[in-house]
Amino acid sequence: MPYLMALDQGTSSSRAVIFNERGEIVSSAQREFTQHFPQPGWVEHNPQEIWQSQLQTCREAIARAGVRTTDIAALGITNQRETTLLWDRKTGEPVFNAIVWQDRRTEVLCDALREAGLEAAVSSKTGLVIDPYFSATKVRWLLDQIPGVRQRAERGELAFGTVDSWLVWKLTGGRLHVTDVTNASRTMLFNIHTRTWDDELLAALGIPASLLPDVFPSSHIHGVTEPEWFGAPVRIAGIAGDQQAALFGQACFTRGQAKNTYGTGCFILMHTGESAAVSQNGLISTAACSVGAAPHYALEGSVFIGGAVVQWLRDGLKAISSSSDIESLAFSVPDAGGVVFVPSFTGLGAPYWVPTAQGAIVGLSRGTTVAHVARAALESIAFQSTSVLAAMQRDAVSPIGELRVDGGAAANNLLLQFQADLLGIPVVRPKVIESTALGAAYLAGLAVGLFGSEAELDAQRQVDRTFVPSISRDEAAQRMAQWEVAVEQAMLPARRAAGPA
Ligand SMILES: Nc1ncnc2c1ncn2[C@@H]1O[C@H](COP(=O)(O)OP(=O)(O)O)[C@@H](O)[C@H]1O
Ligand SMILES: O=P(O)(O)OC[C@H](O)CO
Repeated sequence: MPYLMALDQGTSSSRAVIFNERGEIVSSAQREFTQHFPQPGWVEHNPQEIWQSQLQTCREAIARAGVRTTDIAALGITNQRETTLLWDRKTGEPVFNAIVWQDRRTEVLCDALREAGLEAAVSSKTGLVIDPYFSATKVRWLLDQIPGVRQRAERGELAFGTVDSWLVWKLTGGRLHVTDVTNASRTMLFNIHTRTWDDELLAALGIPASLLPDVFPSSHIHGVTEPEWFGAPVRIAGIAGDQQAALFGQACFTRGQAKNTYGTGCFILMHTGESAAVSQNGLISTAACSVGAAPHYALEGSVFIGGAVVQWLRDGLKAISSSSDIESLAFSVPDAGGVVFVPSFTGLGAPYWVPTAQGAIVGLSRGTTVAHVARAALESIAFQSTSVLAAMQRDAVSPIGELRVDGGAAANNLLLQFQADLLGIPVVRPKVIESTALGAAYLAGLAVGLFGSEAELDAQRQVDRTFVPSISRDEAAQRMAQWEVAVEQAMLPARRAAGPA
């Protein structure tokens, strides 16, 4: 029986999952790795630790599955996006740690790009906003700050890559320097319409084109792994950024289909079909995975604090001992007792974009208990996601019929019921909650002919539970209005600091 292996290289851990041809999980393995915070706002990973942790989890998953490497038809890679690496083409040695997507060290560079009037070009070509989140200014920082790097880059000695490129480079013993359209679309150097690196942006950022990997579709046979890693060569046949892979794994293949991944943050993506939508409401446009020749696109909104608010209750307030305990605590009260929690610990992301917003808990009374705060914390995840989806609806690309969900916090029934109540549409949790890994496996399986079409994958999809709205639209609107009032309060300190408008 043929199997597929997904390499899911995330921000806090590397995972490997073996799937059978029905898309069922046969085995998995996971390893956390070190987060480096050398200065406030800086986040780095050691590239060798990324590689080693990923390699070990693959070997563990293969051993646990009890399959032969030769039975693995192909592997697919999915990864934390935007995280930036530069390495030497001859020695394979990274010139510096990987600069992680969360890293804010390039804010000043971003200000300079805005002042240089690049916003319109960035938006129209890349679908993005100028922000340290994306790779381009991280590359520029490495060229400027690490001695000798610019000269080596100009001599063509160095390679740039997001984590997918780095893993392929390592897996193939330095034979391949490639990426896929979804990862390229997060660099702020890639034109998502022509699907080519953009000379104007490269020149504006002073980044030599010789650094860049070749860009391929997400479902594509790139080559094979070195036999030494898994005992026999395995075809590398899929690459996608993790949020686009989750969209694909949730079988969101057409316009209007949307998913939300409830992890540390929440990433909401809606398929927009074969043309990129321009958001008027604080969302970004990005390449989605496509299998045929036509490009596919998605609108995306990121919520910075999702499941992390549950971690805060656990580690900061010590109100619960494990994340899953929040459900029974929140269920112990009939509602949040008027408490609204805005967990903007690191500012507010889409669709508000207020980097200096602070967290706020409003509506406290003498009768408030920790259970009310826990319930309000869970509700905050759904409120934030609803704001993003409402912005997507305002962009009017297509009505959203249902929301497909995955990620660690999607285990929480109370959260998902409240999400359905607020949105007024069904919220659907699949049986295989590992949508990201499944998406990478699907991409690889399609490339090697294990699957014939997206329709075949859609037919494999199995639902664990559908949450249907149980409150009136008026009540939902009232709850959202309370939320927006609380958001205003969370933004007050930022507004005061900014002074009179
Ligand atoms: N039952 C639960 N209810 C609510 N949140 C949960 C639950 N289980 C896990 N979480 C939260 O989900 C997050 C982990 O999800 P995961 O998808 O593994 O995240 P990531 O990929 O970002 O590391 C954590 O923030 C954790 O607090
Ligand atoms: O590694 P994750 O799951 O936190 O995902 C990170 C995103 O890809 C960042 O854009």
